[in-house]
Amino acid sequence: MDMREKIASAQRVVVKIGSALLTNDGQGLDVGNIGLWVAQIAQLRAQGKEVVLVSSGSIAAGMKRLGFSSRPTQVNELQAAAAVGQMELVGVYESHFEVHGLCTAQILLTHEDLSNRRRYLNARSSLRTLLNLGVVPIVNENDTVVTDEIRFGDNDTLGALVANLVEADALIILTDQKGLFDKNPRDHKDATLISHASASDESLDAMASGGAGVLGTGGMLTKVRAARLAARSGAHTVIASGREGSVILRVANGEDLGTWLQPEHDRLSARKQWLAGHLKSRGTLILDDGAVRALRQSGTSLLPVGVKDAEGSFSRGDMVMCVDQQGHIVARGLINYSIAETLKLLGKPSTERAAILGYEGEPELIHRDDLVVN
Ligand SMILES: Nc1ncnc2c1ncn2[C@@H]1O[C@H](COP(=O)(O)OP(=O)(O)O)[C@@H](O)[C@H]1O
Ligand SMILES: N[C@@H](CCC(=O)OP(=O)(O)O)C(=O)O
Repeated sequence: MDMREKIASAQRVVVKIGSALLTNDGQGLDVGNIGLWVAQIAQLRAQGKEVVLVSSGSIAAGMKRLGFSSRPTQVNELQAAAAVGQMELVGVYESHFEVHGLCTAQILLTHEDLSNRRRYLNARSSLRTLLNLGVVPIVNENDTVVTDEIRFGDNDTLGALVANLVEADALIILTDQKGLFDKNPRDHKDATLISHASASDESLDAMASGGAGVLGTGGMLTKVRAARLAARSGAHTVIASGREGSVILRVANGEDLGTWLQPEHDRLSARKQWLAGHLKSRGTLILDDGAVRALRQSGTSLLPVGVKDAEGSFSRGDMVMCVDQQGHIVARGLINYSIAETLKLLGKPSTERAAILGYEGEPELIHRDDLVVN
């Protein structure tokens, strides 16, 4: 399969839109362009693709509304601008998506939400649920509460981490240049566009430098590094100009636009590597024959009803082994419940989990996206 075709076959896409596109040099949000991007995302939804939007612009919008003529340097003023601007940003997106009959959801994340395993799983579960409900999640850094120590620092990085979180097939980074050039095109008229490269190609870093935007924090270097981060979970990245006509649709449908940075492994093998190589098993589930068949033949999630026993000492999010009744390894995966909760759920239908646990957790013990079947 041609690599661009791999992007066209992407079922789950993260689109990141930077400040350089969303604002008219600090004159507030460019609402017209937002409507164009929203219409394209709505068409991707209509094609059956799931889309998570990572959007900058809150600080820029807040600066305009608060009358700041330049980007504040005081953290508290930056946070105030972000808080005020985020209201306008999500309001503009919500009203434009509503025209297409789509709901949006605001997701504000800090670095801790993704570095703490339990919070990571909660964020992932929320995003999965929203996507399953046909909602378009709109993600930004929670600038109002972060400090320099715990910032993502830029939304390119956040976009890549969200691509890891939702196991996206592709990350599309829209900026104010046609893509990555071999040197900054603002400073070099002879700069040449890089059509495609491996995300792991370290020579790209020397080509990229910081952003020109007064308001943005990313620059091209963070976009190259974000592609490398996204590739960790097998996502392809395309850096393209948000001003190119129908750019989101054209890139998502495999057209040769912008700079395409390819992962070394596709999503499934990246997950196998990560699950198999990076996590120590904390317990064992003994599956009945029906569950073994379901995992092996249908690639389903593992439900409590198919598990006969559980051993070990594990918490939500830990890696556990799944074995058949003869002790042969069938699969390994990240479990949604602790050993204590799992023992309560064993053999029970998922519909009884709220009554058993006292809260409505995930219906599956291990989601299929977190399973690697041997
Ligand atoms: N090699 C390069 N190729 C393209 N753009 C580059 C390169 N090096 C630096 N840049 C600069 O990076 C800018 C895009 O980064 P940034 O301003 O942070 O955009 P965004 O707000 O979309 O994140 C471009 O406008 C350009 O000036
Ligand atoms: N959370 C900030 C993100 C700033 C940022 O990363 O900007 P950019 O590098 O232009 O994507 C905002 O909304 O302004």
